Amino acid sequence: MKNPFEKMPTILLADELIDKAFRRAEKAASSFTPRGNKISKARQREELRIRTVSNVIRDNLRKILDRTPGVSTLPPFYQELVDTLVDRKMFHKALASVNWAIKTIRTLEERYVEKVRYSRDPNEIAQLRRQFYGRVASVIKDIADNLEYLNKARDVLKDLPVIDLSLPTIVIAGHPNVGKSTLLRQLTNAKPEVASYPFTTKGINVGQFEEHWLKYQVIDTPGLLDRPLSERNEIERQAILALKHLGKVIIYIFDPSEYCGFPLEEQMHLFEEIYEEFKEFPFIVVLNKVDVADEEKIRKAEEFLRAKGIEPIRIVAKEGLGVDEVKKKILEILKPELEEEISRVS
Ligand SMILES: Nc1nc2c(ncn2[C@@H]2O[C@H](COP(=O)(O)OP(=O)(O)OP(=O)(O)O)[C@@H](O)[C@H]2O)c(=O)[nH]1
Repeated sequence: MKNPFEKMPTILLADELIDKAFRRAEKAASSFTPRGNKISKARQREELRIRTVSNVIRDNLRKILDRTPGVSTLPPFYQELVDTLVDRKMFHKALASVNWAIKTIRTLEERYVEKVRYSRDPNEIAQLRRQFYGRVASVIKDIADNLEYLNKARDVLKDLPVIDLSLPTIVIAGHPNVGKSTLLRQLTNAKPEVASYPFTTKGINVGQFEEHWLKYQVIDTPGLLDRPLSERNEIERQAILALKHLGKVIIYIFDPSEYCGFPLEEQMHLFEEIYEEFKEFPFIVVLNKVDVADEEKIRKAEEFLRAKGIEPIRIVAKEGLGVDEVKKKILEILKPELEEEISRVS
């Protein structure tokens, strides 16, 4: 899926929009040669100005509405992320105000064109057109705050991650440096791509795997699932929760060698938090760097996990050892779902 806000146009602020429309109208009027008597010429020229101002503004505003998806029509993953970035109520209110401005300007256009057509006085005709300009400017000023809100919202929404929502997704968690990106590379066959993600400076790494009918993607979320949830603010937590709509399986990585810089105790603590937070998910737990870890630490981690009914897999991600077993586990978990998918398609 593409970023749903990819096509959202740049949003002109109130003054920019008014300037643009008035400049276009002057340009149109200066290259137009009216025919007939003095009054008829004045009518034609001012009608052209009125129509041009109205068209330019309405086209600009219409484009915003046409190219901005309704948040509630988006997949839940994107809805959750949008809510971390913008206030949905404000966003809808801003879009509604744009719709109001389009309609109001259209009504003013019709009313003033009619007045111009009926007037017999060139001075009054020019006066009517100036009045129209004034009223249009005040409509746009009325929605100035909303345009500014949409302008800012667009800047953040266009950075939403581009993620294929049709593939089953495996989310990798664990402290920094435990080997998350190393394992991600082993589990996927293309070079991982970096997608932007709200509240992470590094973005997230997404890698895909495809072999026969087994297809999945793995995402690593630096800065998201690698420190205690209790240290998060509300919005960061929401960005994490969005992952719930995306993920099917969690791979949790321990580094019993502690070379990552986090003592095993701390890793167990983080695991407990994430295990609790994502308790409805199947977990695959791996003990990485067993090539350099003390047997005693490895055992300690294993006992801790077995007490929870989890059988961890020992791996050396750097060498690819144990990775096949991880893939087998992934297959076991995803198989029923993939079979269902295949029977649906065929
Ligand atoms: N000895 C050993 N080192 C490993 C193994 N797997 C990864 N490493 C090393 O551990 C370090 C961290 O690995 P990364 O894959 O970058 O870890 P990460 O969890 O993705 O790190 P962040 O994305 O920064 O959180 C690197 O220097 C790896 O080479 C392993 O199985 N054995």
